[in-house]
Amino acid sequence: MSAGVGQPFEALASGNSIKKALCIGLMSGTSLDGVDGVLLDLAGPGVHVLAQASLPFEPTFRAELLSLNIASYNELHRAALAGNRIAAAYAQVVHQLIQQAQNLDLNATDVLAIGAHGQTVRHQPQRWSEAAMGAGYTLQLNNPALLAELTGITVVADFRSRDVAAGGQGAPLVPAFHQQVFSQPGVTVAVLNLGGIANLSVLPGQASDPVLGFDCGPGNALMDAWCLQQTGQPFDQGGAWAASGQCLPDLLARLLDEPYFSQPLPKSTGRDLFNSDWLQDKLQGFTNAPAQDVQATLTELTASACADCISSYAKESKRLIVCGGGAFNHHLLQRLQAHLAGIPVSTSDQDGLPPLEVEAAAFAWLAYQTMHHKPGNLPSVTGAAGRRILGAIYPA
Ligand SMILES: Nc1ncnc2c1ncn2[C@@H]1O[C@H](COP(=O)(O)OP(=O)(O)OP(=O)(O)O)[C@@H](O)[C@H]1O
Ligand SMILES: CC(=O)N[C@H]1[C@@H]2OC[C@@H](O2)[C@@H](O)[C@@H]1O[C@H](C)C(=O)O
Repeated sequence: MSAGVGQPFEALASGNSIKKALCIGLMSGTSLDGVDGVLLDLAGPGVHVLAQASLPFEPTFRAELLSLNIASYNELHRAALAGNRIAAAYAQVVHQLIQQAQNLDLNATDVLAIGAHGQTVRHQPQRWSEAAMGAGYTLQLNNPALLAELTGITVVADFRSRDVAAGGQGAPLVPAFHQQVFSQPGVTVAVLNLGGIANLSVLPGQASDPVLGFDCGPGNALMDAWCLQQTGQPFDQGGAWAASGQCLPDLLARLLDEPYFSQPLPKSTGRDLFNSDWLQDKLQGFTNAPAQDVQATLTELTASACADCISSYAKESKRLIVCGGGAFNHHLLQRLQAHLAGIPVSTSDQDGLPPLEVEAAAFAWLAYQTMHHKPGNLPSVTGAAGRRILGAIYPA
C-alpha cells in the first residue's frame, strides 16, 4: 500500500515492536536546506542504510525558518505553524522511505521508531535563569504528535533537552554514533561534520578512553548567507566561487577574533551567534571588497577554525573523516587539507556512509537507544552530569 500526508499508514505498530531493529532518522539542520532521512537496520554489528530520501524546503519556508531564529512578530504562533509544516515534510520523507522499503518486503509496521530531530531555532544551553535553577534551553520546532498521526509509527523527539537539563550543552549528540561507526581500534580518528555549523568528534583508539566532541564554529552557514545575498544561489557549488577569489588576511583576522573560538570545552553554538548580523558587523570597513574575495575568506574561516580545533584536540589523529554537505565543497576540503599536512582528509563515503546520511543515521540510532532505554549522550562531550536516556516518545 502507499500512503500520503494526512493518510496514516494502514498497519499500526504491533506489540512486539521492541524486537524490531529498523529505525528511521530525520534531520533538518542549521543549513535550513531541507530534510534528510534514512531507514536504518540496527540488527547486527554496524549499521546498514536500507533507504534514503531527502526533501528540500521551499525558499519561502526556508526564509520563515531563518526569521524564526531571531525575535520577531507573533513568533509563538508562527513557530507552532512551522512545527506543523516540518512534521508534514518529515511525513513525506517517511512515506518515500517506506515506499523504498516495500521493495525489500518491509513496511511501516516493521519500523520500531522514527527519530525526528526538529528544526533548531534557539540554542542557549547555558543561559542563566535563577527561576529555572540555572537551566538553559534548546528549542527544536517540530510536531511529533502530528508525525505519529501521519505515519502510524512511534516517534522519538526533543533529543537535546534532557542533556541540557542535566547541565550539558545538549550538543553535539552525534559523537556517540560516530564512535559506533567510524572508530578504529588502536588509532585516533577525527570526524568533522560540515553542516551549517561545524562539529568535531575525536574518537580514541582505546574504547575505554573518553570521546571528545564540540562545535568548532561556522561550517557553511556564513558562506551560504553571503552566497545567497550576492549571487541569489543558496550555496557555493563545489566552492568554485570561493576558489575564484583571494582570501583577505585582515578580514580573516577580524573574523577569527571571536571569543567562541578560544572558549574551553564543553561548548556548542549555532545561529544564535554565527548569523548574518555577526557577519555584517565583521564586514564593516570591507564594503569595497570584491564579493568573491569575501567568499574565499569565509571559506578560509571555516577551514582555519576547524583545523585549529583538530590541532588543539586531535593532532594525534591518523585520519580526518568529513561528513555533512560541506564535504561537497572541494575548495573547502582542499583548504582543510592544506592546514592539516600530516592528517589525510577523506569523506565518509570511504567508510560506507554518504556525507548527507550521517546525521540522519545518527538520529535513527539515537531513537533506537531511547526505545531500548539506553542513554544517547556522552558527558565527556556535552558536560552533562551523567549519561541520560534522551528524548520523548510519542507512541504509534
Ligand atoms: N555541491 C555542494 N557544493 C558546496 N556545498 C554544498 C554542496 N552540497 C551541499 N553543500 C553545503 O552543505 C549544506 C547542507 O549541509 P547539511 O545538510 O549537512 O547541513 P545541516 O544538516 O543543515 O547542518 P547542521 O549539521 O549544522 O545541522 C548546504 O547548505 C551547502 O552549504
Ligand atoms: C543545537 C543544534 O541543533 N546543534 C546542531 C548544529 O548543527 C551542527 C552542530 O550545530 C551540532 O552541535 C548539532 O547537530 C548535530 C547533529 C549534533 O547534535 O551532533
